[in-house]
Amino acid sequence: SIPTWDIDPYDPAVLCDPVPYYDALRRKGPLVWLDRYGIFAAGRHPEVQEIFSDWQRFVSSRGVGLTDFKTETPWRQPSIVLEVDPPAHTRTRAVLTRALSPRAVARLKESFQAEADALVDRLVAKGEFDAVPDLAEAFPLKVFPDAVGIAPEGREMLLTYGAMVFNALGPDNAIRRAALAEAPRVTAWIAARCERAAITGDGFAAAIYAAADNGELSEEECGLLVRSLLSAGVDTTVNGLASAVWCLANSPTQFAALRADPKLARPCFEEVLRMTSPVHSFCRTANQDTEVSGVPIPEGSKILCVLAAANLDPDHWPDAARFDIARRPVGHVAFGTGVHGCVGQSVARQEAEAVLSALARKVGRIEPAGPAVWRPNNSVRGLGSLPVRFARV
Ligand code: HEM
Ligand SMILES: CC(C)Cc1ccc(C(=O)O)cc1
Repeated sequence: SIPTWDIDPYDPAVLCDPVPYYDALRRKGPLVWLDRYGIFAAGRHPEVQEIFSDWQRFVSSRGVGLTDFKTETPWRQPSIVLEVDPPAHTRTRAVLTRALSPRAVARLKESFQAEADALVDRLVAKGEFDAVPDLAEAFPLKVFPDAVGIAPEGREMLLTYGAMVFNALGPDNAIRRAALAEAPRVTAWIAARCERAAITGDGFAAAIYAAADNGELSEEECGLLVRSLLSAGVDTTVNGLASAVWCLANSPTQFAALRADPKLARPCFEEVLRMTSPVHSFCRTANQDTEVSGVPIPEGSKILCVLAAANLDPDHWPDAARFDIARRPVGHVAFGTGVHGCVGQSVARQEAEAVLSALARKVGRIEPAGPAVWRPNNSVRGLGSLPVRFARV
């Protein structure tokens, strides 16, 4: 029989301290029936890998949250890349892959590094501060709108919209309702930013709109792809950077290893992603009766894929609970995997490399200066506050 569990993974207490839930979920079986929501949950690496790799049996077009688009109305116009399956997905994904290519992102390396160095210099001078607003939010909000090509005014709205998008993937709970209460105001602001007339410079948005000029996509489709960048491209990196400082503040020996070799900035970020999974979980929907690891899955079932649990699976990673920047965590699923694997991962890595290498070169020690406070969100794992002290080299 299928293991059944009455846990509420969306309970704020579980969202803020999820590791015991992850460990219990993996122990209970490859797939566990969560009867509170009437969904399956997968917490082990092999099943998460299998489900994300098989887009034919496990579709995104019925929504990647708990809402089944086949029977319920989405809160916003579905994404034309995240919430579609091949072949529709193939067309829109090709435009984003081109716009966000490693080569397009490499052009931003110098400007990202200059911004990170200047920001870290200011924070070292300050000495003590909250790394969430002053570093993790400040850096992406400074560099990402410019990289996309949208005006800098009102950029904190991007944080509100990102939290809304990620909370909307959860169940109809208090967090989701509070987030969606602001939907009319925020979605109007975002839509205005995505208009071609509002695009500045020759960044990612201009590269997307070029697809309207060559007839690949309609102008409206291009606007929706810019919306995708604003939806996924801020809250994720903000939480990734905050978690990086949290990991390094809690592991002085790992920070010392990074200082000894600042080129470890990139592998360090991969290990931060494996340990903390900024996007902790979201869904697929079975579009036929099927089975995974011997567990029958009826057509229409929602499967919550808990990336964060898979990334801590001790059967896949030796000493999985240890933060080890020399680990080289190839195969982590923090960026997903398969046809929908994160198309913005080069941007995320470039931002993180800039910040972590600046810390490695300019900060002697990172010390906690108060309690870390986690901010509950239905799909992302993020800190609300992280008081730290940066000691000079
Ligand atoms: C640490 C930072 C990030 C993390 C952890 C992350 C995580 C993810 C994950 C897990 C997926 C897969 C979703 C699925 O399979 O349903 C994804 C897809 C996506 N990400 Fe990221 N992401 C990050 C940064 C970014 C950035 C900076 C951008 C934009 C520049 C971005 C844009 C996207 C888009 C558009 C998709 C949908 C791709 C598709 O469906 O084909 N992400 N991301
Ligand atoms: C982890 C994913 C759910 C992040 C994400 C959110 C939104 C979009 C979009 O296309 O709006 C794409 C990716």
